[in-house]
Amino acid sequence: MDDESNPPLMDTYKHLFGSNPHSLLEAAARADDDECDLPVIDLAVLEQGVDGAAAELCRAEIVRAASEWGFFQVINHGVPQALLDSLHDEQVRVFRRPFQRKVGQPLLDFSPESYRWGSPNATSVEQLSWSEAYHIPMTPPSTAKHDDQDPTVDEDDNHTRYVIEEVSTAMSQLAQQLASILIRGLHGDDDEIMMSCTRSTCFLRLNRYPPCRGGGPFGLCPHTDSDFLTILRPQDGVGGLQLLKAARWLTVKPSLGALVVNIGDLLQAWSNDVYKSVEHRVVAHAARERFSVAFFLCPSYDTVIRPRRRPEGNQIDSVYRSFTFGEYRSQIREDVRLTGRKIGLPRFHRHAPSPAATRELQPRAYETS
Ligand SMILES: O=C(O)CCC(=O)C(=O)O
Ligand SMILES: [Fe+2]
Repeated sequence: MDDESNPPLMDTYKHLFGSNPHSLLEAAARADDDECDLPVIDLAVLEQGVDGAAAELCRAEIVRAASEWGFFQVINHGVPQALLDSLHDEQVRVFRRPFQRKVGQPLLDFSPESYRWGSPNATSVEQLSWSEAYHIPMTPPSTAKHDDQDPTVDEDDNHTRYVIEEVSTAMSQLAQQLASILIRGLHGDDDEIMMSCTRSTCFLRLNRYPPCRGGGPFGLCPHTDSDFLTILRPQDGVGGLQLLKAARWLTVKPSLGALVVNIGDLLQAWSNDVYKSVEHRVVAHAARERFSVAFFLCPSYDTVIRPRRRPEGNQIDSVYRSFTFGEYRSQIREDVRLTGRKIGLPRFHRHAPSPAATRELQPRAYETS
């Protein structure tokens, strides 16, 4: 990657690096010793559409992994490997463009804000994400430009758009299928929630983590995802994704061809903490750049997240109060504005004091998604 392409991360955030810029990475590198093997779930039996004991077992495994880990890997997931490889090629190509072009000229017909780099609100190196990303809304296919006759649309762009659409569609189907299994797994009704997640409410994020010579910041700060669930394609072979389990950061061992699934805040709220939205982060690599793709299953802003009632015992009270997704997002924005951090679900505990009285609530993670 030549320098013209890289965002000016060091020049912009030099002031955040104190006298010991390497301390963070050293701490993160220690977590490298604790690699974890995430559960790997083979979805072939579901893909075949055969319902029986094997499919039942597979669904139970998904429910168990979401409860015990909040993170798991899936193989035979139905997203074609060739398509994922094509997206990787497209991703490399668009991130190779000069930085000035990435800032000044939107990718395809997405809004200029879809390109992001660094962490504009960071006041310390711990809040800095050493990365750049495209946040890509899933547009209805009818509004996308495919016009072969339009001279402003070049062939490369059409191919990029085609690949993004195909991957989004395939990942969206997978995300819906998994969310539906998880909701039904707790005897919930998946109709309302599934109907609220449409093409225009979900999005895809293309991440690039430049190497950070000498180490220092995170590629992506610790955070939880604010959606129902996320499908992640981490770059095989580079690694760097870590998750928090029992107060320890564990490095996810990259597994060839697998997709990583993680539970977001909304499923944790709906399930009253049965499913875990786990904090995760990416450690910047000292020598190698890394790419990843994340698909976020999000509902429309007016969707009400109504935590399911717990059937066990006499306890019918839910952990969280009902809230709309719009309310959730605006509370996060407000907390980030006031404290620099996302507080997230603790704000929505049924008995949580009002936001004005909870300034002391421990920030849980940075807002990234
Ligand atoms: O790049 C990764 O492996 C993680 C990305 C992630 O957590 C996110 O985009 O929310
Ligand atoms: Fe994430």
